[in-house]
Amino acid sequence: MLDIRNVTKRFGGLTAVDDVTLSVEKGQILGLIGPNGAGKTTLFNVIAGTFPATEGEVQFKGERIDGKRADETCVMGLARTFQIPHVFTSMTVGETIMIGAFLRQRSIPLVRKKAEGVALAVGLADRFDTPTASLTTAERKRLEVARALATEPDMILLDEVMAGLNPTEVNRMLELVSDLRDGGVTVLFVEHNLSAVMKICDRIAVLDHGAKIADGLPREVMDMPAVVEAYLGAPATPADGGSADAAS
Ligand SMILES: Nc1ncnc2c1ncn2[C@@H]1O[C@H](COP(=O)(O)OP(=O)(O)OP(=O)(O)O)[C@@H](O)[C@H]1O
Repeated sequence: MLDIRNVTKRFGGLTAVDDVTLSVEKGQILGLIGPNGAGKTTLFNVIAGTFPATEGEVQFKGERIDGKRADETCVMGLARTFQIPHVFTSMTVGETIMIGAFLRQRSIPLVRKKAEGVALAVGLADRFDTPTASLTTAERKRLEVARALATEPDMILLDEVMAGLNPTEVNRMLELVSDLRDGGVTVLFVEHNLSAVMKICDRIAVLDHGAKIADGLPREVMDMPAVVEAYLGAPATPADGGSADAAS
């Protein structure tokens, strides 16, 4: 579904993404994780068309999308959410979802019907006529997913949809993401919340200093020494003045 081939992104002298190759298969949930500054958001933005890669290419459904605008890739079936929800506070939940639905449909009654269905799917049906300004953080995150879903994507890119949610809200969001996959939507999800990632991802890819250091099944990846080291730092050695023996 999505093929990232040897993508490098430099900002001046800084290599934010370093020769990353990664594929997401149809129907999978792939979690993209890594410590702060690892390059996750930069790679996400290259895929989503926010800015071009310096080198390499990105293909979606067999067609090159690097260099295409976000609205063009959205028409092709690749939707995204934003880390900080982009909501127009003067609009209602229903109107915001309808913006997404207008991508495929011009008839207002049909667009409204579509938006109502999506609101129901994300648990916002009872907030349909509520101004977005009065939503909670968790509701705004679900609204972000709803607006993307209303574009009828084959694949959705989720940017830290768990950030700022409490454990109950995280569980609701996890159910929603699983439902997306069960509904046939492929998911790439950039996330800081590792336990959430472990629960629902079919595969995990790990970035560190811009490079991909691991890619595989969640349990396998989290046990890899390179991944443990990227998150926790290298184990202390006697030469550091510490001890390599955890028991001492
Ligand atoms: N527009 C930019 N201009 C210059 N440097 C940038 C820009 N965007 C990101 N960077 C740098 O690229 C590196 C990777 O940043 P990025 O935000 O992609 O990492 P991240 O893994 O998403 O981090 P976090 O988890 O903290 O959000 C960092 O060193 C960052 O400072």
